Amino acid sequence: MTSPTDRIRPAVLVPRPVAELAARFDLTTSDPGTLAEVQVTAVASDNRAVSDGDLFVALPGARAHGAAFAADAVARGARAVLTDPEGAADLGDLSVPVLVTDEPRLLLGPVAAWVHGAPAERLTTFGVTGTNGKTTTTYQLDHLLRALGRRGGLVGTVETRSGDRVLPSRLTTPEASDLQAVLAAMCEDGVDSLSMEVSSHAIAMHRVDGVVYDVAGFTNLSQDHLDFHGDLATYFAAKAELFTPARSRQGVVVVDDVWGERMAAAATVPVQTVRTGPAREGAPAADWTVAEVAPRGTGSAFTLTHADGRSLRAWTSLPGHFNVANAALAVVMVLASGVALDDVVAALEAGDGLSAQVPGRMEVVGPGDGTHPRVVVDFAHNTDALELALAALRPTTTGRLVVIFGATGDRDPGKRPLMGAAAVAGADVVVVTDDDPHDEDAAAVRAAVRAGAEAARDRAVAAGRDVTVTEVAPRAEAIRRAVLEAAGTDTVLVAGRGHETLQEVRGVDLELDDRVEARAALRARAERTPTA
Ligand SMILES: CC(=O)N[C@H]1[C@@H](OP(=O)(O)OP(=O)(O)OC[C@H]2O[C@@H](n3ccc(=O)[nH]c3=O)[C@H](O)[C@@H]2O)O[C@H](CO)[C@@H](O)[C@@H]1O[C@H](C)C(=O)N[C@@H](C)C(=O)N[C@H](CCC(=O)O)C(=O)O
Ligand SMILES: Nc1ncnc2c1ncn2[C@@H]1O[C@H](COP(=O)(O)OP(=O)(O)OP(=O)(O)O)[C@@H](O)[C@H]1O
Repeated sequence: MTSPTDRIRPAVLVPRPVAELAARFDLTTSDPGTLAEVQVTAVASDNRAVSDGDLFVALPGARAHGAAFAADAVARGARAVLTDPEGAADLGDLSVPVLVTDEPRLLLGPVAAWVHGAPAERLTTFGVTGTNGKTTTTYQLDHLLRALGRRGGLVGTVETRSGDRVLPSRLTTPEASDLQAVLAAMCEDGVDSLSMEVSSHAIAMHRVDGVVYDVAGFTNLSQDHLDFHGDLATYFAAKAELFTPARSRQGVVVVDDVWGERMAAAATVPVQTVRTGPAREGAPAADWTVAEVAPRGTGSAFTLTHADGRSLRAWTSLPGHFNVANAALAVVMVLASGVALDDVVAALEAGDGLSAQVPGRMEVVGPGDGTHPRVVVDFAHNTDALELALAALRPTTTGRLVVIFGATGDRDPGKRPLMGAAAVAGADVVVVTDDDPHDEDAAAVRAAVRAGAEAARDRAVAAGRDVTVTEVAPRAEAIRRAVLEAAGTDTVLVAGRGHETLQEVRGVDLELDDRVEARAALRARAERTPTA
């Protein structure tokens, strides 16, 4: 998380005439004479991020209309304002040209791309969408591209990276104007390949307009974000847009779930499919299949084979079958971009496969040594991810599997009891705590999760399983207690917040990093019982 004003922007800016902008994008202005001589060098849609020389685009939103901030934007140096008729009516006298279009959000990306000289076209661009696995796959892509000698740039939930410039993220996919500035900065920093997460929100809100990805990737789809999209079909449709010529040149789709099969069928760009498990009866054959999955270090190795017989062996240090799927997707996306198979094989050797370090994704905070438990922090924050994270840890857990997690306030309440039930299905000790309560009563969110967990526990106990469910808040205390109480052979999974370092409670950001809390608890334990 970072301040609303932090941005990565190019250092060298090229002035663009506003008159040309108006003509190119068919913008109206009440006084065309005012456009002569005015130039802009960058684009901002948040007044707090405006720099001298910017075009300020005042967008209508759910909470505000950007027009309310236009006067401040001009005071900060905006040279012109672009808005809709409603915004224009509210601007008053700004002393800079005002350009008007009916839906400025549709132009934000293309205008910013034009101002920055179409930076996406100067990069090889990889965009990954899907409910789970976007961050992991982009880190694996970036890892492989670097092993190939490329200079990688990264945009996603954890951070944005351009050369030596690194900025923690506020959004998974930045606002369109910020994205184009980052891409321009990447060109300046010598980056040649972009690995980027594309959220469904971003597609629906036109944040990636202005980019046509060389290769788009799809991981999977399961219930999430229904507060925004309404239903799964709409959520799917938002993601499916990425696989159309307006947004990508070709796609790679994991067809392990039925949504992947639908995505491959719906795509209107050429698509290669990847299957990592057994095929559903009646499912079409996949182009690439994963076989011979075997444990390797903390993760897995696997063979990836094309229907035409081409084949390679790859591996990742990240545990769980889902990370095999992410890794296979990354490899096929790189191959799809035109890299020869032999070069990929050599890069896998040189770079230790796809063993990227992904902050807060299956991050092992304490390895476990028989005296102290293994402690893993993972970002699993929906039902599917929670189930899979637990399943990934079960085979290597000799004692009990403990999970600490909560659900987010103000978001998708339908998934709370389902997450509770998933935790009971996968773990032996379930500790329900807080995630980000936002503006909701944290105790009520916990109660909804616990209700699902307790109902599942009653069924599990009746069936002869030994499962406990407790509720402990605040989260730091839940982590501390679970780590202190675990046996040395147990695994403790702290799920849901991954790399996040701030917990939002009623508009206040509290410092909370699961990894820091888990390490502190492990230290307290070690002081109490030193390792033999
Ligand atoms: C639902 C959603 O995505 N909303 C985003 C949207 O809000 P909005 O259109 O309602 O805008 P608004 O807040 O009413 O503001 C209107 C305009 O005034 C501007 N403004 C606003 C306040 C101010 O002080 N100054 C100012 O200039 C805003 O920049 C905006 O252009 O545009 C805003 C500006 O870019 C975003 O901050 C906001 O993201 C909100 C905060 C958000 O939480 N989004 C999440 C749900 C999201 O997008 N998540 C996905 C990932 C999901 C996942 O896979 O986990 C993501 O890509 O991050
Ligand atoms: N391919 C996958 N299928 C299912 N679950 C996965 C997959 N990859 C990762 N996960 C789980 O989902 C969690 C989030 O993974 P990751 O951050 O890579 O996904 P994401 O799509 O970027 O999520 P978000 O957009 O919410 O950040 C991981 O911590 C892991 O538990």
